[in-house]
Amino acid sequence: MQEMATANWTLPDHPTLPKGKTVAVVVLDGWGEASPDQYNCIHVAQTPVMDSLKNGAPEKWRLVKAHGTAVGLPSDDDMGNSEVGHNALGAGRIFAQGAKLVDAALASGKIWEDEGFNYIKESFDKGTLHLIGLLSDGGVHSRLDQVQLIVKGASERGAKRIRLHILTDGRDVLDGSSVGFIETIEKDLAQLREQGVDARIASGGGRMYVTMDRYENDWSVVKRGWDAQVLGEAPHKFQNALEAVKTLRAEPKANDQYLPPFVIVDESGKSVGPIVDGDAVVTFNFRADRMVMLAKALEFPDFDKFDRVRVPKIKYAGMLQYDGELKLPSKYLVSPPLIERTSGEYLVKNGVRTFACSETVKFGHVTFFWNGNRSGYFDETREEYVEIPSDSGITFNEQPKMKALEIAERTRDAILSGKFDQVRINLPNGDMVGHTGDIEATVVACKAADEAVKMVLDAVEQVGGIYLVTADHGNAEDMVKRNKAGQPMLDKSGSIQILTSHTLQPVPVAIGGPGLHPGVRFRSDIQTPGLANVAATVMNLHGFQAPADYETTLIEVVDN
Ligand SMILES: O=C(O)[C@H](O)COP(=O)(O)O
Ligand SMILES: [Mn+2]
Ligand SMILES: [Mn+2]
Repeated sequence: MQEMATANWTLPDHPTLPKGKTVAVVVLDGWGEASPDQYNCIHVAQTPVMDSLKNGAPEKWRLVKAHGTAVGLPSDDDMGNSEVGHNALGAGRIFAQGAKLVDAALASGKIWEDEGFNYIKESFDKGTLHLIGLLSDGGVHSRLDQVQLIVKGASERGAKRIRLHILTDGRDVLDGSSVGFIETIEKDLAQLREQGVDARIASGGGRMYVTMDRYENDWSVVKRGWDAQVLGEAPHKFQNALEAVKTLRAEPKANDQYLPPFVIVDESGKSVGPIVDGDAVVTFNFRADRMVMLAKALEFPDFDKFDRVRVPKIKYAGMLQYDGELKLPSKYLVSPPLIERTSGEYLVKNGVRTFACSETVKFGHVTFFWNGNRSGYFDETREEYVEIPSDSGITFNEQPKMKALEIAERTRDAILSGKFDQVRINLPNGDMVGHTGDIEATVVACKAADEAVKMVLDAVEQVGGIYLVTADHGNAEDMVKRNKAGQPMLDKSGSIQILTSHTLQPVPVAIGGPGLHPGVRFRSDIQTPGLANVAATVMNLHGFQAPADYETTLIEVVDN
C-alpha cells in the first residue's frame, strides 16, 4: 500500500494536553440513548455508573451519531453495527462501507467486469453456481436486493444452474421475517426456471447455529453449514425451503436465528445441491466477521478445524475480501474499503503502549475492526491483545453477565500494572443479550456492563488516568418495534413485537478521570458529531494532535 510507505507517522504534540496519562477507552456494545420506558433495558437496569456520567458534568457527556451515513452506510435508514462502528471509532474517518461499495459496483455494472466475477464465470459452462449467505434485508452482513441482482446478473451472463444456500436472520431483522424473504427469492428463482435456468434453494439453517460463528468461538457451527452446503447432508430434509422454514419454526422455542440445518431433496430423497468439483461458490455476505471462518474452510488446503470429508475443487469468490492480511478469500467480487492509517497504528508508532481486550465474540471488534479490518499487532513490543474465551453453545440470555467481570478484571490489572498508556475494551452484554430479545436477561446484562465500567473507572482513578466511555451503536435501549409515532407495535396475536436488532439511536461519549486537564470540555460547535470524531479525541487525550484528514476532535481546552 503506497500510502503506508509515504505516511508521516509522527503526530504533532497537542498544544495544551500532556502526554503520559493512562487512557481507558471503553466501548459498551449495543448501548444507545433512548427515552426511558419499560422496553429501554438500560433505563430499567440499575446502571449507577453510566447514570452518573450522564448526569454528572454536562460538558463531559454528549451524544454522537452511530448509524447511517455517519458511519459510511448507504443511508440514514441503516442502523449502525459493530463493524462500521468500530471502524469509525478506530479510523477517525468515514469510509464507504461494504453495503455501499456493493451497491455502487452493481449500479455501475463494474462487478461483472472485475476479476472476481470473471473467475467464477469460468465454471458456468459445466458447473453449478452456489451462493451462500444471510438471506435478509438487515443490511448488516448482506442485503436481499443485492442477492437478487447477483442471481439475475449471473444468469444473464451464462450461469445455467444456480443453487442458493440460505441462512435465516431474525437478529438484524424481526424474527419470522425469514418466510417473506424466502417467498421473495423463490419468485425470482421460479421466473428463472421459466427461462430455462435451473435455479433453486438447496440448503438452509439459522445464522447463529449454522455457518455464521465468528472469531473461531465454535467451529461446530461452521461444520453444520459445511455438511449441508457442501456435502448435502443435514438432519432435516424437505422438498422446498418455505416448507422447511415453516415446519422448523413451528417447533417449540424455534426462531430464525437458531433454525437447525436442512437440505432440499428431490423426489428420490437426494440433495439437490451439494457442492462438487468444477462448481463456483460465492459467499454473498459483505461483512467479514461471520463469513471468514467458512472462507477458510472453502479456501485453505490445510485445514484442521473440522473434518471436511470431501473438499471439492471449486472456483470461490467472496462478495468482498474478508481479511486483507490473510488475503482471504483470494478472489472477491468487490474490493473492500481500504482503511489505512488508523488511530491505533499512529498511537503505537508514537510510543503509546496499548492493551486491548474483550471476550471471544467481540474480540475482533477492538482489534481487527478497530485497526481497519487488519489482524495482528502493529508492534508486538508495544501491544498486548487479550481474548477472554466466550461461552459457546448457549444463547447469551442464559448467561447475561457474560465475561464482563473477567474483562474488567484483566483491564484493571493492565491499568494498575503501569505497562500501558491505552487500554481499550469492548463490553458485549447489551448487544449480545439484546439480540436474543429477552428483556429480563438484557436488564441483567446492562447491569453487568455497568459494574464492569465501574471496575475500570476505579482503576483509572487510582492511577490518575483518563477515561472515554462510549458505544458502537444502539441495541439494549429499545427492545420493541415501534410505529412512526413511537408506540410499540403488536403482532397478530396481540403481543408486542420484540426488536432483536440494533437501532438508529445515538450513543453517549463521556470523558473524565483525575488525569483529565481541568479545562477540557466538549465543543458545542460541531453540528452532528459521529463515532468517527472519537479517534481524534482519544489522540488529544494522549497529548497528540490528530492527522489533518481525521474527523475533528470533540474536545477543546478552555482556561478556567
Ligand atoms: O453479527 C451480529 O451479531 C449482528 O448481525 C450484528 O451485531 P454486531 O454488529 O453488534 O456484531
Ligand atoms: Mn456492536
Ligand atoms: Mn449486535
